[in-house]
Amino acid sequence: MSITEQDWKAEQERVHSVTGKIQARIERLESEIGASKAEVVDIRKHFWDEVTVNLSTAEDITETYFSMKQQVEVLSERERSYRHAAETLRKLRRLAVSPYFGRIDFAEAGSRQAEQIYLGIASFADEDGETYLIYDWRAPISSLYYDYPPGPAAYATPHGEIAGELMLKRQYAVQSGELKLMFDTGVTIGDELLKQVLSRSSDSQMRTIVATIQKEQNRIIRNDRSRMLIVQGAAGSGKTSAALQRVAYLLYKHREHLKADQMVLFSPNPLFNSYVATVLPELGEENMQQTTFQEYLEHRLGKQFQVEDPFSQLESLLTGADDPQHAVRVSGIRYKSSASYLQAIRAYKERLEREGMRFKSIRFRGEDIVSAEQLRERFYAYDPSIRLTNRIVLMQEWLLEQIAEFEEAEWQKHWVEDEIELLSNEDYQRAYSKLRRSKRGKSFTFDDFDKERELLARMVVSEKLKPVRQRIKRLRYVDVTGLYRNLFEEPERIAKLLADAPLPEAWPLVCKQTLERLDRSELPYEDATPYLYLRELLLGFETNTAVRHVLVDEAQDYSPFQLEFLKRLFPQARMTALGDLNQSIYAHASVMHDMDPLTELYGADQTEVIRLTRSYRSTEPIVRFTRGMVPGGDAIEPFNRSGEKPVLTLTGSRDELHDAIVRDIEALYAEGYESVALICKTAGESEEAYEALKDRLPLGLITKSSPSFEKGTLVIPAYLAKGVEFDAVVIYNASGEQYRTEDVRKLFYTACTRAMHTLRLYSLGEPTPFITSVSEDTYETTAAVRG
Ligand SMILES: Nc1ncnc2c1ncn2[C@@H]1O[C@H](COP(=O)(O)OP(=O)(O)OP(=O)(O)O)[C@@H](O)[C@H]1O
Repeated sequence: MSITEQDWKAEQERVHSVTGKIQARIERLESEIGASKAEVVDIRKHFWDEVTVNLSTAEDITETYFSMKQQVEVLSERERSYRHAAETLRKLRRLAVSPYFGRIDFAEAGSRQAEQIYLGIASFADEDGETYLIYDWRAPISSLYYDYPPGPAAYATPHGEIAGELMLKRQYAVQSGELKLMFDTGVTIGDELLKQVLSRSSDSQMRTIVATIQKEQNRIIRNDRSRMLIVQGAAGSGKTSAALQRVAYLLYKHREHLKADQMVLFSPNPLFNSYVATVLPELGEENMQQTTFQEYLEHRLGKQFQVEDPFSQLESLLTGADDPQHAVRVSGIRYKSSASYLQAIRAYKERLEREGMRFKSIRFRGEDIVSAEQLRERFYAYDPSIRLTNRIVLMQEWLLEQIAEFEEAEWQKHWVEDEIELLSNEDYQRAYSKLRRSKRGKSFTFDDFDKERELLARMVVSEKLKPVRQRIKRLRYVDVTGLYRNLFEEPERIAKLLADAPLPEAWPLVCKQTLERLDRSELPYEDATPYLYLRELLLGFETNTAVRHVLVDEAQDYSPFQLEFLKRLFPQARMTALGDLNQSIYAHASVMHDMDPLTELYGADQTEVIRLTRSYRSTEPIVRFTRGMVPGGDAIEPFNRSGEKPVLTLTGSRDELHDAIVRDIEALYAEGYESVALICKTAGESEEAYEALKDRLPLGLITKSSPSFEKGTLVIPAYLAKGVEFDAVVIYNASGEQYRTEDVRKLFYTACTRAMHTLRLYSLGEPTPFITSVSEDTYETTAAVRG
C-alpha cells in the first residue's frame, strides 16, 4: 500500500499537533521551573531565618537540631524536584525537534481495533496522562517495530507475551518540527532511511541509531537473560552502536535500581571515549563509566613499575621485525596471554601453599627486624589447611607484634639519643605538644627530665618505624616481584608446574628477556595482567561489587587472562563482549579465536553468542574489496549503498607519493568530505608523513596521548583508528615492504575498514599482497600522474 497525499497530510498535521503540545508543556514547565528555582534560592538565602538556634540547654540543642534537619529536608526535596523538572525539560526540548521516528499499528489478538504506536527517544503522554502520543523506543511494545515486518507479531511484557497482528510499520524523518520524509516499510526497517542515515558524513562523534536499529542488533540491545553476551560482528556491523543503545535500554528497563555509574565500558583507547561520549546524552541518559584496560593496570601497578602500554608493545613488534629478539618476544607474548599460562600461575600458587614462598626482610636502619628466612619459616609453620592468603594476613598481626617488641627495646639505643639532640626547636615544640595531646588528662608535665627523655625517645622511634608499619599493613613483606621473577629464573619451572604446558621453543630466551626487563623495573604489557593476577591470588582480590554491567568493546584484543581478571574484579556484573576476530591486531591469541575462553568464563549455559554479518559503515564496493582480505570474508554482507571502487595508486618515489596524496586529499575536500584519515602503519610512519605534508595540507597528527578526534585530515597510526570511522580513508603506504608479513594482515584490514564512503590506497613500489590477492575487479589501479 503506498502512501497517499491524504496520509501525508494527516501525518504532517499530527507532527504539528504533537510538537505543539510538547511546546506548550515546555512553556509550562519553564515557568514552573523558574518558580521552583527561585524557591530554592530563597530557601538557601533565608535558611537561618527559619531555624531557631538555641544551644542553652540540652533540650534547646535537640530542638535546634530538629529544626535544622527539617529545613534541610525541605531544601533537598525542592532541589530534587527542581533537578527532575530540569531533566524533563531537556528531554522535551529534544522531542520538540524530532518527536518520533516510527509508527506501528498493532492489533492484539482478539481485538479488531489496531492501536497506533508512535516511537521516539522518550515517551510523552497527553494531558490526561494516559494517552501516549509517543512511546519510548525502549518500551516493551516498541520491540515490535524492530523485530517484525507487517503480519503476525508478538512482544514480551513482564506479565507474559502479547501476540497479535502488525498492520503497519512506518518511518519518519522529522526535522525542526516538520515532516521531511515518510516510508512504509516491509521486511527490514526501511533501507531507504538507513541509506540516508549512512550516507551522511562523519563528524568525529558517534551517533545514536535508535531510528534504524536492525533486528539482529535489537537482540543484542534487549538481551537480558545471559550472564555473558558475546557478539562477534564484522567490521562496521554496529557492535559499538548496539552496545551503547544496550546501555540506554538497560538503564530504562531497570531504572528503579540501575544507575549509569554501575555500568562500565572498556574501550580500546582513551580517544575512543571522546568519540562515543555524546551517544547516551543524546538519548537523554547519563554516560556510563568509561575506561581502558591499560588505565586500570596503571592504577594498580603504575607506582611500582614502568608498565608498558599495548601500543608500545605493538610498536615494538611492528618496527622490529628484523631484530632477532622480535621472534622471541612474539612467542613470549603468545604464551603469556594463553589459558595455559593462566593455569600455570594457578598451579604455582598451589605449590606456594606448600613451598617456595618468598618474603622480604623487615629491615630497620640497615638491619633485619625479622629476616626473610624467619618470615618463610613462620609462614610454613601455620596449619597448612589455612588458606595461603589468610596465612599472609595472620603474619601481618604477628609482624606488628614483633615491631612493638622491637620498639620497646629500641628507644634506649644510642642512635635515639643522637636523634633527640638533632631535633630542631620547632620539632621539639611539635613533639612536646603532641605528647601533651596524647597524655591529656594524665597531668602531664615535662618536669621530670628522665621521663621527658623517655617519652621523646619513644616518640622518635615510633615516628621512624611508621614506614615499616605501613609496609606491613600493605603486605609488602610478600616478595611478589621475586615470586613472579622466579617463574623465569629457571626455564623448566613452568614445565614442572604444568606437565603439558605448550611452551614455545624459544622459552629460555623469553625467560632471559623477561628477567632483563623486570630488573629494570619495567613490566612488559604481556606480563602486567599475569603479574597482577598472581599478586591478587596471594594477597586477595580487589573487587568492585557496585558495577552490574561490564561492556568490553574490541574484545578480540583481550587475552583470556585479561577477561578472567575482569570477571574477578566485577563479581556482581554481567558481561557483554563485542569483537571481531578479523580485527585482532595484537600478537597474543585472541579470545575471539575459538570462543572457548569467552564461553568458559561463565559456562556455556550462561553464555549467548550473537553474530552480526552485515556491514553498515562502508559502501558496497568498499566492503566487497576489504572482505577479500580476510578468511571467511565471504560471509560479510555489504549493505546496499553505492560508491566508487577503492583506488590503488602506484608511485615510484616518496615525492611522487606525497604529491599524489596532496592532490587527492585536496580533491576530497573539494567534494565536501569533512573527515579524512591518512592512516599509517606505525606512530613513526605517521610522524614522518605528518612532517612531510604538514606545510602542504591542514593536518592533525594523532598520537596515543591525543585527547580527542577533530574534524579535518588526521594522520593516524592504524591501531589508534580502531573502532572509529572517517568519510574517506587514505592508506599512506600500502606497499609490500610495509605490509609484508601475515601478522599485519588484520591491522591492514582494520585500517581499510575505517572508510565510510571512499577508500584510496597508495603504494611506494610494489603493493602489499593483501591487496593483490583480492579479486581484481573489486578495485581500480592507477599510476601516479606527475603533478
Ligand atoms: N542500525 C543502524 N542504523 C544506522 N546506522 C548504523 C546501524 N548500525 C550501524 N550503523 C552505523 O554503522 C557504522 C559502524 O557502526 P559501529 O562503529 O557500531 O560498528 P562496529 O561493529 O563497532 O565496527 P568496528 O568493529 O569496525 O569498529 C556507524 O556509523 C553506525 O552509526
